Parts: sequence; C-alpha cells; structure tokens
Amino acid sequence: MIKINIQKRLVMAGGEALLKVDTEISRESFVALYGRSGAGKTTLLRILAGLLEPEKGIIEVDGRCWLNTDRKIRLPVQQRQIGFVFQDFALFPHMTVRENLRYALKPEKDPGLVSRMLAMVDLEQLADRKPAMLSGGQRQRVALIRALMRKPGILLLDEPFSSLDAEMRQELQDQISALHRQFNLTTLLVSHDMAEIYRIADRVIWLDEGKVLRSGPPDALFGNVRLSSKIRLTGKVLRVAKSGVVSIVEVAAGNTVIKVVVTAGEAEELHPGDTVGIFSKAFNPVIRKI
Ligand SMILES: Nc1ncnc2c1ncn2[C@@H]1O[C@H](COP(=O)(O)OP(=O)(O)OP(=O)(O)O)[C@@H](O)[C@H]1O
Repeated sequence: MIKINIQKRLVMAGGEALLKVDTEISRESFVALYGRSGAGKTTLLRILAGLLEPEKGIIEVDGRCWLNTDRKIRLPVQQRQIGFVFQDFALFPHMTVRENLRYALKPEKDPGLVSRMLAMVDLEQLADRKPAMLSGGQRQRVALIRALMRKPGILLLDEPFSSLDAEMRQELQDQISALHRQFNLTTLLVSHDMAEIYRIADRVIWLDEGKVLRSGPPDALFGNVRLSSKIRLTGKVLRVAKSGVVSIVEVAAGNTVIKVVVTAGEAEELHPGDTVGIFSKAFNPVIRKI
C-alpha cells in the first residue's frame, strides 16, 4: 500500500493553488493521473519520486516512511525503488541501446537481464544502435526497460506516449500492460487521454487545480454505466450506417475495424470521431461513448 498525504503550493500563471492530495494506492494497481494541463499531475509524480519536496506531507510505502515533513524524514531518490519514464525519455545519446541499459543496471546484478529485457520488447536487433538511429516508439521502449533495470516496485510514467502516432501508442500501451503484470509493478501514469486510460488503467485519480476531483475505476468515472465486461476495447467511430431497423457502427480499434450493431436510438448518440468503449455483455458487444 502506498499512502500519500501531501500539500504543496503551486505557482500558476494566474496565481497560486494548493496541491492537496490524500489518497491510498494498492500494490500492483495501474493508476492513471488524469486532469487538465496544470492540475498538478507531474508535480505529484515528482513528489512521490523524491525529486520535489512538498511543504507538508507524509508518504508511506508498505509501512515504510519515505517522507514525513514534521519528523524531517526524507528518503533520497536512489533509495525509493522507483522507475521513472519522462516524455522526453532522456537516453544518453553517445551510448548504444545496450550501453544505456547496462549503465542503469547495478554492477552486481544479473548481467543477462539486459538481453532478456531487450527480447521482451523486440529490440534485440537494435541493441548496438545509438538512440538517434531509433524511431520515437523504439526510444520510448528503451526508456521503459531502462526504468525497469533495477527492478523497481513502482513505475512512474509521465505522458510517455505523447510523441507517438496512434499505432505505436497502442503497441507501447500493450507492452507496458504486459510488463506491469509480469513485474508485479504498481504503475502511475500521467495521461490526458481517456481512451488510453480506459485501455490500461484500473483506477483513475482525476486532479483539478491541485485537488482530487474524483477517483475510481475508469468506466465508473468516464462511462455512464458500469458493465460486467469480458472484452474491453476502446476506439474511434469511423461511420454510423443505417441498416434496416438497426444501425451498424464501425469503430477503429488499433489495426482492426470492429462493427457493432446498435439500435436507432443508440446510433443517434454516436458520431464519427467519438471515442467509444466496446464491452461484451451476455456475449453481445455493447458500445458506449466515453
Ligand atoms: N516546483 C514547483 N513549485 C511551484 N509550482 C510549480 C512547481 N512546478 C510546477 N509548478 C506549477 O504547478 C502547476 C502544475 O504543474 P504540473 O506540471 O504538475 O501540471 P500537470 O497537471 O502535470 O500539467 P501538464 O498536463 O501540462 O503536464 C503549474 O502551473 C506549474 O507552473
């Protein structure tokens, strides 16, 4: 369990606001920090990582105190067992992919880990290239596995997909989900993208001007209804076409176009470009705008 109860003064363009967060995060959960620009999402991640200190606060991880401003306890960044991936991935440009990864590995730790991690994200062929010779998505994958080299319990991701195209985003989201499960990580992801959050997070903390506006599972926060769902996909509506008494909605989800049959009433609510979730309910796909 991660317990966070912090207060930090934010200096915004139009004045000051107080970042005030009191929340608990279960181990092995995938939490999205959502909210408008300037809401305090990155600041919260930086405080958790120990890169920034709040004026007042307590952070406890599995009963261990990382921060207590009253008792002047502040665990240094290196001791927090956190992996961090920023938007701009910050790989060393003069080192190859393999060297970047080896640099992050503790000397006494398992040297085979570099090759195993490269294989896990399909980058073995590119291990001897420098970052400048990689695509944005490949660089982001290197940054991701580099953050996992020291086997952190907590992974912090600050909009890691923002510079990628839709296809690469989806591929990287899938890989992050797989690594999250495989390494039993507790992952916190800053994202503006509801569809992305729907796809990979199991809880959302919605921040607004430094305060937690709402918190809960993505479908409870973003969807109008909660459904027991076996499949859960998100995508964008391409077309809504009438077909007799029903309509067919075509949705682009990753590389696939999915057709869902809806009633005339449901079709009226859906328009090309809408972000939607597709769920299974009693084996039938159900579509909801999100
Ligand atoms: N160290 C700091 N001390 C005080 N205020 C800060 C500090 N760092 C950032 N701020 C301010 O706090 C506000 C919140 O910034 P933050 O980067 O946390 O927002 P965000 O929700 O991550 O936004 P975005 O989605 O644009 O990245 C901004 O107005 C910013 O200028």
